[in-house]
Amino acid sequence: MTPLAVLAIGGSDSSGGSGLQADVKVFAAMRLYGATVATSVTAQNTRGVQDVFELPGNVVSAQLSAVLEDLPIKAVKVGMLATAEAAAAVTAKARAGVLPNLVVDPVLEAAAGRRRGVVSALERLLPFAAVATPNRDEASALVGWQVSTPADMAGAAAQIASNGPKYVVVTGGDMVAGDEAVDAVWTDAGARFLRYPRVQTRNNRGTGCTFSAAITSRLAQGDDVLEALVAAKEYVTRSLVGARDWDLGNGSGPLNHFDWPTFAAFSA
Ligand SMILES: Nc1ncnc2c1ncn2[C@@H]1O[C@H](COP(=O)(O)OP(=O)(O)OP(=O)(O)O)[C@@H](O)[C@H]1O
Ligand SMILES: Cc1ncc(COP(=O)(O)O)c(N)n1
Repeated sequence: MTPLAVLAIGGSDSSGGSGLQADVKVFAAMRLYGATVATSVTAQNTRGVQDVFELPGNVVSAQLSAVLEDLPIKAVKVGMLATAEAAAAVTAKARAGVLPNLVVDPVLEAAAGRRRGVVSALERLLPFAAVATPNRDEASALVGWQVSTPADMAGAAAQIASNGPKYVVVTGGDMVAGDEAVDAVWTDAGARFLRYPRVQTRNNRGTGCTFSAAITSRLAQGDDVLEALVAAKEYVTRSLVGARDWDLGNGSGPLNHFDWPTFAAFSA
């Protein structure tokens, strides 16, 4: 049977744990056909991002046109945009109505000096998103104040939603306190929290990419947004559990994207 097709727009991660490489692994794990549009090429490994090589806006536009004119894309995920020009190229397609089920995962980790420009460009893209998934740091950059507690996360999600996306998830993967990994969700019916067990592991590279790519996959498969969020939370947790004993690299190692049916998110 012909698989459903989905698209990831973002940066290449040379170590394969996050970015476009993680996205394509998630799509494959979900039995989807994944296309990619690269906005940048990063030199990185499990210890961190060493360099980001940005692709010109016209190169991003050309890839977008090539994919969208030909493949029947059902859902689109946006990760690292790297430059305001790349963001503008994506926004132009969103405005033209050719990016269905758009999930925006703002990645600012490696935006460095260009952060302000990228944030402004992201603000222009967000109104077209069905779901946005900033972490606490990215949410802080978008709302202009420090997002710390779960209550802050819910407040920030509401504020970001007022700029367009119907659903906003502020993820709390980096909150070390407690035995839960808590995310705040703003829905059109108000705030709620996704609470799953925190997995004790150093292998947490690409959690944000994996979570947002899983949401995108489930939207392509016809889930409504809340169903997709819960399924993605379950998937990222299982992928973390599945890689707990892996020994790849000296820093934050990658997740196990493929054995999720074997691992439970909640241990008995
Ligand atoms: N150790 C962990 N145990 C369980 N869940 C986790 C863990 N770390 C992250 N998560 C979950 O992974 C998902 C991604 O969140 P996280 O805050 O890690 O994203 P991020 O990588 O910082 O995001 P971004 O791609 O936006 O920069 C969330 O559902 C979060 O709760
Ligand atoms: C090219 C690229 N895209 C995204 C991320 C963030 O990854 P995550 O926040 O999921 O750990 C990254 N490190 N590199």
